[in-house]
Amino acid sequence: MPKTLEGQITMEKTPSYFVTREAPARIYAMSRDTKLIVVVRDPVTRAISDYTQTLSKKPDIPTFDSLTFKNRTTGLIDTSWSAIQIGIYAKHLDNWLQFFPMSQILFVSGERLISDPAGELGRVQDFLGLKRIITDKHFYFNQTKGFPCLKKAEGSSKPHCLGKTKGRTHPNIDPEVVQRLRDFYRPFNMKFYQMTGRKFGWDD
Ligand SMILES: Nc1ncnc2c1ncn2[C@@H]1O[C@H](COP(=O)(O)OS(=O)(=O)O)[C@@H](OP(=O)(O)O)[C@H]1O
Repeated sequence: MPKTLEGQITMEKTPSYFVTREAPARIYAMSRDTKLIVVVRDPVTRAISDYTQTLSKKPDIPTFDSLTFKNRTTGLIDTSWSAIQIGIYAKHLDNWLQFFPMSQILFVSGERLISDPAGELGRVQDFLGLKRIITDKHFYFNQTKGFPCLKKAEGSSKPHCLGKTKGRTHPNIDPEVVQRLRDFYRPFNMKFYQMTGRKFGWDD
């Protein structure tokens, strides 16, 4: 980590930290005051998004359905598949709570980040003790991209959307498989809502 001067915040982003067993102890040993921000979305959509990303790199992988189930007839889910495993947020959070209090962890709703980016970023700025500099004035909804984009990118006067690897079209998944996954995640989601004190609305 670079040295942080007075008035600066050093930030680092790695998607796999949240689900890496050793990460909390190692970050705690580096700085126990670290603030942690995690973006979470509906674990079923997350699994499909994860699969879509892998498929874009390796078009020959098996179907989503065949990777989801250990046994399709009994409906037994393969929880060792990383796309499924990562969405068991309550379990991963338990691991972090062995080292950090909830007050040092902010969960950002991936769904709200799309429907209300300024609102969600308002929470991030408050959590970091920053003035609310980023507001709804900074965003516009880009119809072509289908997502909010920045009116002006940093250091530029041009609008900026995230790249082609963000916001890919997902393949259609058998609704029965989706339902089975919803049932699988529901108890973990409930536990997660309880732990974070926020209802993310994935099971409504
Ligand atoms: N503004 C905006 N523009 C485009 N995409 C947006 C935006 N806000 C959130 N998202 C969602 O971000 C998802 C990709 O982020 P990831 O967390 O998968 O990225 S990372 O590769 O792990 O860094 C990506 O998931 P997919 O839709 O499955 O591609 C988007 O739904």
